[in-house]
Amino acid sequence: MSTLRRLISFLRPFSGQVFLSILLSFGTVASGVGLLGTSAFLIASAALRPSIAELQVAIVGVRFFGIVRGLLRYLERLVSHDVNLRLLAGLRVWLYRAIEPLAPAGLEMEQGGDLLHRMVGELETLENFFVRVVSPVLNAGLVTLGISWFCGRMAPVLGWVAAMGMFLTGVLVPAVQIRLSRNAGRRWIESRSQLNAFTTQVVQGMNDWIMFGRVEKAQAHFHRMNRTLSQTQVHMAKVQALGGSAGLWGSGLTVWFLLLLGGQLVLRGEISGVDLAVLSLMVMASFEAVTPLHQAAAQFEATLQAGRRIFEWVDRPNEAPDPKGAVPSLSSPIHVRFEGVTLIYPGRTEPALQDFWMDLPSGKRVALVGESGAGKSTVGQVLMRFRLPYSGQVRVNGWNLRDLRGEDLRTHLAVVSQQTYLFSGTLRENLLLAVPQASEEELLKVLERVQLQPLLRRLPKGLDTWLGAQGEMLSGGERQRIALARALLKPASFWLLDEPVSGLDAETARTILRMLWGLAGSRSVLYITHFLAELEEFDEILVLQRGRVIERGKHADLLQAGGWYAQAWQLQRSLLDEGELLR
Ligand SMILES: Nc1ncnc2c1ncn2[C@@H]1O[C@H](COP(=O)(O)OP(=O)(O)OP(=O)(O)O)[C@@H](O)[C@H]1O
Repeated sequence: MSTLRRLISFLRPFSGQVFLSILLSFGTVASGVGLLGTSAFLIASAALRPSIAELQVAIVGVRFFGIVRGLLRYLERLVSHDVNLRLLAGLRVWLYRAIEPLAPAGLEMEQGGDLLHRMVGELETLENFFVRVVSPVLNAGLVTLGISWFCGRMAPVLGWVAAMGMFLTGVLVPAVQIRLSRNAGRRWIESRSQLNAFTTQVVQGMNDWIMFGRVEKAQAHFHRMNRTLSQTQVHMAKVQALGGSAGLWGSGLTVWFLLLLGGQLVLRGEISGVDLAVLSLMVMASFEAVTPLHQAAAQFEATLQAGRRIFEWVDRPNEAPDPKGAVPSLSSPIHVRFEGVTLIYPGRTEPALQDFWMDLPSGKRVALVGESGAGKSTVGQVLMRFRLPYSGQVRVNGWNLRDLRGEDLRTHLAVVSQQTYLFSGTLRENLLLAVPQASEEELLKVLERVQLQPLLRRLPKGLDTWLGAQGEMLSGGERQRIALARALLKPASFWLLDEPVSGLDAETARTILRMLWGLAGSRSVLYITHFLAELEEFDEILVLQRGRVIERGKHADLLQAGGWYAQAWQLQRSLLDEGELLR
């Protein structure tokens, strides 16, 4: 129920329009009822051959209800769809705002396709929440009360028949329907989500699927998933069709009972035959408000499922929540100090970092090296404030990291990571991501600094050339250089470089690193790497092993100490061209 309550709370900002829309829905059905009622009166009375004057009011009534009904229906659609679109827009903004602070730590367990699907698919399911669920239910309630009261005024027993008929058709039939489609609704949402996630994965990793000859397996899996989805849809459609026909039976039986009991009242002279004709047709018309409830029932379960999945996702604890209230403002350049930091990832028992100390005043260059899984990138995660220390603290310009807002801190950082993400856009758009207001001149200058002029000359439309999905029309080295260009464009005093040359051949890697150190100027640098080259000029090198610093010092000191660094350096040296590449 709390899911339903939360969903309904999204309608609160539009309560005026919601009220108006329900009033218009009620008015539309009421005029339909009026139209059939006056028509019935006209036909039944005409059979008794009255004077034309006696029928005048009914004739005007028929015209009036006929015109008003169309008008009200139009207005009702206008208002209810307006509410729906506003609701959808509000939900989208709300969802984005809710998940953005969770990124990246809170979202890494999500499959990419699932994440995208929830953003799009579940919200689309919720889109119909007002028009198909809330509005019909409230309208049916109002119409049932109205028509039962009207019939009850003529003869209480007829009021009860109308009320019972509409209640059973409007509540019992949908309740059975919800029961029958409960599992199917859940299965439908789940299998749709799995299918979407799988499709995204296959499309993204198409090259690998083809390379490993797995395309047929993927197709077979895709067909299986599709079949499950279709089966659930067929089941839901059957239940819905059953609901539709039960609704028709409900309306037919109610009118039949009404005629049966009303006929006796006519025979006893308690009501006239004309009254009975009018009431029967009015009740029949009132079912217009009740029969759509079987669709509402079908939608209801899917809506609840979609709502549940979205809420369960956004309700995850935020691992690095921003502080509430006033936050200290950071001035550039920044001075970062890790003081005895320990970090344990959720679900892990072993700490990824243990009692980690590092001082990075403005202009200092520190390299973090160590074998895979040693905890190097974790230091970067903490520095970007994506995760907070379990114990110990990080100070930035003397402020505790916990008291700073992540976004404020990150404006001082330029980050180049091993996975450079290029958007499916032009070279210009990809560069402007760093500084949207950068001028053409600045863009050309930065491309020159990262030695990308040959690429620029080659591109048919220069800066406005489309780079393909995720920059697939570029080589790895070119992509890394674009990432460096972005970092250079950003007026940040601190560079966080996490394996910026991974995946490149040693020669290109060295060229890029030399270029980087030449361009770094007075910036502070935290360089995370496996590649033990071009580290001679670093102020400090920290060697991490299982989250602990086991060696620290300058390149020459560490070589002399003959520990892990010296051995790893020697090994890499012998592996790479007998010392040619690692001087
Ligand atoms: N999101 C996560 N959840 C749980 N454990 C994690 C997570 N990220 C990293 N770890 C674990 O924390 C430890 C340190 O990982 P980290 O990525 O910092 O190592 P690394 O030195 O950067 O490794 P590499 O050089 O391979 O990138 C590893 O044991 C890793 O399995």
